[in-house]
Amino acid sequence: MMGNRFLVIAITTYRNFSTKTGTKTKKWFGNRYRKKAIEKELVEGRTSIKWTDQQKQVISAVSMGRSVFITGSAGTGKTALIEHLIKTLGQKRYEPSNVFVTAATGVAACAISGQTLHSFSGIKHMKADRELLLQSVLSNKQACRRWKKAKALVIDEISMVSAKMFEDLEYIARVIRDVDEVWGGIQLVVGGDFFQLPPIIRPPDPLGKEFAFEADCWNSSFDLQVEQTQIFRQSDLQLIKILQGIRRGEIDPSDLECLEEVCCSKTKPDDSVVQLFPRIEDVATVNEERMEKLNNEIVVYTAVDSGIDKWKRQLDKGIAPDEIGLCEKARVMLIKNVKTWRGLVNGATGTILGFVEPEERDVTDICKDGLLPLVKFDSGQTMVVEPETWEVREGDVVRASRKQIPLILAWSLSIHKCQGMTLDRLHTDLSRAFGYGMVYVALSRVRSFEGLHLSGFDSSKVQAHPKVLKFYKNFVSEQYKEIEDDCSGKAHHISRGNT
Ligand SMILES: Nc1ncnc2c1ncn2[C@@H]1O[C@H](COP(=O)(O)OP(=O)(O)OP(=O)(O)O)[C@@H](O)[C@H]1O
Repeated sequence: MMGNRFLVIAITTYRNFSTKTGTKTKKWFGNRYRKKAIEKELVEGRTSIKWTDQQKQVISAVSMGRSVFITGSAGTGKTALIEHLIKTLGQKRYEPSNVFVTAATGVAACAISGQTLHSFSGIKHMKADRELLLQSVLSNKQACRRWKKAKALVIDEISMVSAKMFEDLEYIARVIRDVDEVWGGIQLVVGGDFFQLPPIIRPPDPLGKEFAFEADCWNSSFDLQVEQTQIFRQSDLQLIKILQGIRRGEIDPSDLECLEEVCCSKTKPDDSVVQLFPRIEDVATVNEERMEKLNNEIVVYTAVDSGIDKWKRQLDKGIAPDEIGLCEKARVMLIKNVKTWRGLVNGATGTILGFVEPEERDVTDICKDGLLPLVKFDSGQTMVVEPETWEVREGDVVRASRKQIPLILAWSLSIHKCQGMTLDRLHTDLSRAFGYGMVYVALSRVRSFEGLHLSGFDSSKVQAHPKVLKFYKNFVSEQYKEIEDDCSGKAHHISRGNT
């Protein structure tokens, strides 16, 4: 009680002596900083996940050097599992410098402290034919060194990698490493859900191939292809059923009715709810309008980047902005796991109460006012948000890093940017939705019906790509076959080369 009153007084004090007067708030949050060491200990104890049998199956296969493809619906813990596998590979099986962590996009790569698949591979123009690509990689010493050094290659968000790229990289790996095995003998750990956002292919592939699973070498690349089936993000069975239908491009009339009744008919949500848009222009407009409407003093945070220029460029593709202006009452979202055990994770939203001058550290490198935002998160927690670091790694070597406040404006986000996130509440206007998987990615971010506000919903935009449907139809039957095989005492995996 006393503590809360103190906080209110402190915030009021801050408001009275805001940056407008140049007077800085004094050290009233210092004791929180001293607790850091104790808190760190707690994180390590409390963030460990109790893996399911399906997840354990993958962990054990990867520990034995098997190449795996991990798929499953949104929220089945694919990325959480991949993060654990990266540590396992680097600590138990190889040296960290032999494990290369990549993802199809900059945002996804930054989320797992990796690099884009393009930057790892040294490939610049995917349109070029295979021999030209090989020549360009051979002329890039650093890229050749990476290919030769790699013992394990992790690729997250594989749905956005094209068949051509997957095939070309497999070929390049074999030739550069001079090992006549699939991927030149590199152990692969690949994750993603092909029902989510697809690759962008321009111009169209002459053979009509799009998805990585259409690559000739797809099946021979993996010892084990596993579909994770336990969904952690949502617990409401009806919502899970609806999302499963949308994932497969079908929506049962009764589910559509339920969705319209529960999510479309709600009164317009207040400004605290994140708005997801298919198009980036709509995102920027909403965030700018809301900031202007507040008309509060803006505190600017400018990222401090270090490393080599060409690596630093990847930081711009990540989620942490190079510059961001924040103000009191702005809606913000955490873009990094900060205090997982307190629910302050990537995607947590809140409102800025004010700004404080930290007692024990100088933050004038990223903010000339030397202030940190005090955020009240929607979960009820209030916290001074401290700067965080994002790294671009090549194996275990940090090539570039960005120090920035781990917040972005969160009145609005693009659906592309939120792939991989979990959100408590969202409003999505899907009237301008396009392409396969977009409706599913938007709706599957949320944990519950209560948190979902929907407008512009058009059931004809609920579409799954026919090739993806076919892939999973066969995939599921393959898994069933595996289970049957298991009952007869055979190994539970798809052997390399099995098609
Ligand atoms: N075994 C587990 N027990 C409890 N929670 C888990 C488990 N595995 C993963 N989770 C949690 O499930 C949530 C969703 O995980 P994650 O974001 O990795 O899913 P995902 O399959 O990668 O989703 P998306 O496809 O949307 O990116 C996270 O909060 C994660 O910590």
